[in-house]
Amino acid sequence: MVVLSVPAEVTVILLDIEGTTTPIAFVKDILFPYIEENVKEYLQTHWEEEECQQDVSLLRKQAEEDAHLDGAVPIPAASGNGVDDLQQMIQAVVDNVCWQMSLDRKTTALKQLQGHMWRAAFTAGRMKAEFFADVVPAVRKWREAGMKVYIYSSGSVEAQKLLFGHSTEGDILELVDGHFDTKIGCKVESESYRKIADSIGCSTNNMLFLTDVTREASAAEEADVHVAVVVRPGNAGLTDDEKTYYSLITSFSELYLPSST
Ligand SMILES: CSCCC(=O)C(=O)COP(=O)(O)O
Ligand SMILES: [Mg+2]
Repeated sequence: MVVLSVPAEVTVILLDIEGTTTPIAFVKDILFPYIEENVKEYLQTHWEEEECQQDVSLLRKQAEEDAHLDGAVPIPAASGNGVDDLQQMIQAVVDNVCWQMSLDRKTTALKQLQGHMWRAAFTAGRMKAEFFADVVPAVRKWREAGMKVYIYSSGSVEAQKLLFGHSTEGDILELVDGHFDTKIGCKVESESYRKIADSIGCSTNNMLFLTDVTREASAAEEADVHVAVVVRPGNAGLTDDEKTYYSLITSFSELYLPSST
């Protein structure tokens, strides 16, 4: 088995979710279709609720910023003029969400609504999150060795907690010391990793970030974070240069902590 030694200065392991702890297929074949199939009904049912109105406001703000993009779908401001107006507004939000999802965009606005929509499915037990088999045993071992384990995903913190709280491995939320999402910044910007280190109270070189996306690995590395690229079934392929440049692991069990037995 390949073994990757974790540098002695690392005290925090920061984990991506999709393609790292969890199969991309679970996200693309289960989580995302749930949104596309249910968003219209969800908006119709929850429209009057404060949380739903906040989600729509954030999506509208995002739509304004996106106006210059090819194929962008605007969301009109509410005029409060009757049922037809409301139905048109809901349809615009649905179209905007589906457009953003067709591009796999990671906007905070989209991720916030998705998290709220998944809540009902997870808490009712209709959905359980999948984790690769090596994830839970490895995380337990790291924590026993004194490591802190944090999550940094484009999925909202609320969605992350749903996944860890309702998984095929049971409720594994207690295995995580904290969560970060795009509210701290984009995963492809190095400043986000500096902010995460600040928030945890460590230096960036005390962190090891595991991700499947080399643009994220590159941004983290620019901030002096240690990185390893995770190669999982179904992940996007890497170029020969990327394979040579990055430390690669195919399972969390390949990480060797000098402090552990
Ligand atoms: C709580 S993660 C749900 C999946 C998701 O929406 C997503 O964008 C995953 O992105 P990641 O940064 O974990 O690759
Ligand atoms: Mg990922």
